[in-house]
Amino acid sequence: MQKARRPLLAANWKMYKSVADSLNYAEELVRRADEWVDLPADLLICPTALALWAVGQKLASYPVRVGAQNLDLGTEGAMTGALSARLIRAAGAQYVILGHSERRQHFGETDRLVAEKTRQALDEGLMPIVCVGENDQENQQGLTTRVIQRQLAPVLEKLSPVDAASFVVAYEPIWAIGTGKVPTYEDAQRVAQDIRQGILRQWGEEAASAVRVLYGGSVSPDNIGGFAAQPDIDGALIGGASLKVDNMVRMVQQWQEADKA
Ligand SMILES: O=C[C@H](O)COP(=O)(O)O
Repeated sequence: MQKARRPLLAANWKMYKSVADSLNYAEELVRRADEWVDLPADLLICPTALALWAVGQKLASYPVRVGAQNLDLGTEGAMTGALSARLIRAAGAQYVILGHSERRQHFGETDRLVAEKTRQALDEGLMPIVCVGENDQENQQGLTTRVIQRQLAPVLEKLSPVDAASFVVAYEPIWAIGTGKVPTYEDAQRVAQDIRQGILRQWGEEAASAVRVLYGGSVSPDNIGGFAAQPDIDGALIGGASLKVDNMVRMVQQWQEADKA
């Protein structure tokens, strides 16, 4: 059954690829355009901030968006090293990943800060992809829903139903990131459904059904079809496997195959 929401397949390159390597990737993707260009999915590349503009330029005439992996609060000013939503937007990004567990863990980002950033992204015309998910211990203790509700509550407080179509949530169980482990497709679906139900309780059905919910964590060409077949999973946030063009092309194709089945 094809879903009403347009799938979003997002590559998060994290701290990988020089500007030159990023451009080589973009060129190869363009060379292979006939393999993916007509597939009905939004393709998103989130390179390092250094490569964002150049990759966006290279892909400008193709249906691929570019996004940032983070933003800093503020618009402009004396903030050494910071990158605001406004600057990121002006560099050609349409999306920004926020609250990734690596930002929460290594940079001390709190639920409140992620909520502030999400609001700012939307105000500056960027679509936020807000990452949520439990760690291994929380998973073992059956706390997944509670953790995600805690992470999302301040975000939803700052947003309103009019933001729904521009708001993306990525469910990324921390124990699945970069480990090769994945939840069962049914478990991932259950969590995605829970996320949508939580939004529905606050914003009502129409808005909740417009929000895209992605799955992330060890997604690969071999398992992506199983996630695509789930009714509440609208795409994937892909780390390691997205670093190779061939994988990316295969994943877009697999998604489409499973989605229309
Ligand atoms: O943002 C992407 C996620 O952290 C998943 O990374 P991974 O696909 O390497 O497990």
